[in-house]
Amino acid sequence: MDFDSFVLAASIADLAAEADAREHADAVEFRMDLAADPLAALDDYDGDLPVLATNRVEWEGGEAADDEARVEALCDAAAHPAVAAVDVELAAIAAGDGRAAVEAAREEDATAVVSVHDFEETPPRAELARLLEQAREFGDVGKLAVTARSRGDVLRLLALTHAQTEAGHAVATMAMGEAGRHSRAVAPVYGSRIGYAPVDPADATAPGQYDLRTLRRLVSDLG
Ligand SMILES: O=C1C[C@@](O)(C(=O)O)C[C@@H](O)[C@@H]1O
Repeated sequence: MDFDSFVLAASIADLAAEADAREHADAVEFRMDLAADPLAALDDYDGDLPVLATNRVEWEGGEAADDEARVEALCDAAAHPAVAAVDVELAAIAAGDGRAAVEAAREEDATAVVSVHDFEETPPRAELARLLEQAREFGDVGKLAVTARSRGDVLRLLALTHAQTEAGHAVATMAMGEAGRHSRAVAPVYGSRIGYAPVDPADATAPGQYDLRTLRRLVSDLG
């Protein structure tokens, strides 16, 4: 899966939900950290949509313990034929252990999405740019999910998304929280390559997400 154009990923903890996502999604984000036995689930997967594998660590909003097994599982997932991309946190790469997952992705011709999350705020423009550039340095796609508290926060993120896209870089951005919700529909207009949405709103994996059907409609209407 290349991310040359926008990819709408249905965020799911149970790969069986792919059947419900297929109509509106381009891919599924398999939240391995929310699944009971993620590698067995991948072995059993017989869906059509390509899988973006995420094993989100607890200090970055997920439920996976920060141990070797987490990164190993991500490396194993990268080798799975259905897995077209893996998500690795920039902070895990900086800590050292995340590099193995990027390397595993490269070996398997999978895309490495390197991500940064800020659950508190939207940092100033220079800091946003620094984070996204670092993420791009290690990954094929640099991803930045911040928390917006105002429209100004969203504008800053959109302006950066636009600038990076104009410069030819592959980035994915979104502002979490209520104030950032519209960014999920609008950021793709400015070049963001990935959107995330739960099939059922009750299964949201981040604050402010639209459900899948709604986000597909909004992105299509705006695009
Ligand atoms: O990193 C991201 C983005 C996200 O946090 C969001 O804001 O939509 C949702 C997560 O499932 C995904 O791994």
